[in-house]
Amino acid sequence: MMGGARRAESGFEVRSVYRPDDVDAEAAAPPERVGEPGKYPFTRGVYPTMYTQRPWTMRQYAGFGTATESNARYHQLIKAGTNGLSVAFDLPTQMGYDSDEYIAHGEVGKVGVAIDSVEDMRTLFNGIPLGEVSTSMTINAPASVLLLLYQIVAEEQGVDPAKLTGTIQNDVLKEYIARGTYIYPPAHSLRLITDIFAYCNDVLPKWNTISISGYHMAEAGATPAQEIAFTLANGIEYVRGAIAAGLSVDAFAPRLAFFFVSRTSLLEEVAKFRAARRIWAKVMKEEFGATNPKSLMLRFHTQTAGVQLTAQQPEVNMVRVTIQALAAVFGGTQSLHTNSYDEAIALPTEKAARLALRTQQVIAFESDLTATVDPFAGSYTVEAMTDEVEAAALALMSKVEERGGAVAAIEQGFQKSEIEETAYQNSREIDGGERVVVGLNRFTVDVEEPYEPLRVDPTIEEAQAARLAALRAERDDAEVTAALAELVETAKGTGNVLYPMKRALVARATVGEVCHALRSVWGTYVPSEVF
Ligand SMILES: C[C@H](C(=O)O)C(=O)SCCNC(=O)CCNC(=O)[C@H](O)C(C)(C)COP(=O)(O)OP(=O)(O)OC[C@H]1O[C@@H](n2cnc3c(N)ncnc32)[C@H](O)[C@@H]1OP(=O)(O)O
Repeated sequence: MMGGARRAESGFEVRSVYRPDDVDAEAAAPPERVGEPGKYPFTRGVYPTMYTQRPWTMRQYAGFGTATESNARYHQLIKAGTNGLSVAFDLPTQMGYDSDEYIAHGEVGKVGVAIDSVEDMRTLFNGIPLGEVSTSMTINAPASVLLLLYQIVAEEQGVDPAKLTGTIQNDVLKEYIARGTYIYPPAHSLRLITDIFAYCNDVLPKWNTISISGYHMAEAGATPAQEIAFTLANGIEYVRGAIAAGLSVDAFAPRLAFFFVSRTSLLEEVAKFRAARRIWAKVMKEEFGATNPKSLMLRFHTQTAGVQLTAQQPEVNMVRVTIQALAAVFGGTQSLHTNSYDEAIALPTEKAARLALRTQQVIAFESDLTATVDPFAGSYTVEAMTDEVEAAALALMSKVEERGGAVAAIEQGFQKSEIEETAYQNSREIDGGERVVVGLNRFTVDVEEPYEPLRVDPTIEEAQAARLAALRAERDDAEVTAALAELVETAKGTGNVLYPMKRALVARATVGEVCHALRSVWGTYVPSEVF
């Protein structure tokens, strides 16, 4: 925005010059608010040495079509120098349906890979040593199912589950707010999430059990302050749920992870990341009494803001992505996905995906940003902005608390309507030209260059259905039925559902069958519309 006093995205006024007295008096006392990298309150980063020892994980989100096609893309990404995998699943998988169900029609393999059973999972990771790579899976309501399939395939490869590293998104609360792939009602979703925490603590201790996500709220229009406030409030709800179920905070909190967006408003984004770390450390220490330093560390993945990319003059997106990636790195991210410049149009082409990764590599290996930790520390501007974003986020978190916590606020439609209000304001500012989007409402060209997008093969659905028919013909149905019945009985009681679920998946029950078994006990969530 141009002219007059500038407002930050989070709403506070940005001063044209920051001076020492703009920084909160306390900020001048470093141990309490800024401190040392790797030390409470972790404002300067979670590790003492940060990127000087090891750059962030370059983790490009990818997956489309069949497991075979996605496997080929993962091999290309590894060859291009990516050092973490990130799986995108198609919508039927994310909603817990098989590819041959009526409701899946038209969506199989579209926004990610179609996974129906352990056989697809085996193909997905063919030739990838799961003991050596860390894998993130963007899966929420059926997170337990895909996690167990991953474990089963890793065990087939001879990998000890205790050594497996990776993350499941598993953040259903934000699905009710912004993303939409929920299945069960909140209470049952929280029980399943707690079961996952407990199972991972026992069996997969190096696995990050949840990726509490603000990214999708930001894509839906949330400001930076709203993004971190509602995400941290969801985090608090998960911690309360697990403690209420009898888990000790230091048993599961070290494996909670976060996921945020990074926009082109670089200074405010850096402030946002620093503020989020500080708030979380305090909450974990003061409200939940966590004592393990790892329980206090907010570790996060970042994806550059897809919502800021334009279909017009798509190459300009490379510049946006570079600025967004810089903000994430200045902000101390642990893992990063840089969007491809063509993502506003279609699934990324191979060339665009490679360029996106190259952007990270230039920052990591050609710039001097990995030479020192948190270079913005002590900047009057960034320290003052960190305080401002923190104050704005804490005010919103109090409003969530006043409504009874994240779940109660979701049921009242609070977070969703706050975000929609901001989204509406943003669109008005873009339409009115007050908010400049290069190539869209200013600096446009008369004729856009033609662009050939990547298309997903439409015959995938038939191929998946044929594979499912073959699987159902071959497997021992009695074994599957018995295992699913055991899962249903456990879901009715209080036992951990992941153990019978694993037995069903090993017997080749499908993703849809397992999710239907749980639906039969827990039902499905129907949102109450709030206007
Ligand atoms: C939009 C789209 C959609 O809607 O569909 C999506 O959602 S896409 C969403 C895609 N989501 C994702 O890709 C989420 C990715 N998330 C993650 O990778 C994780 O949750 C993460 C954020 C915690 C990052 O994990 P990571 O393994 O990559 O990185 P870490 O920071 O944990 O580092 C790996 C190991 O190296 C160690 N390590 C790293 N750096 C240092 C350092 N400087 N000094 C000492 N140790 C270090 C860590 O302690 C850790 O070991 P140790 O573990 O032993 O301590």
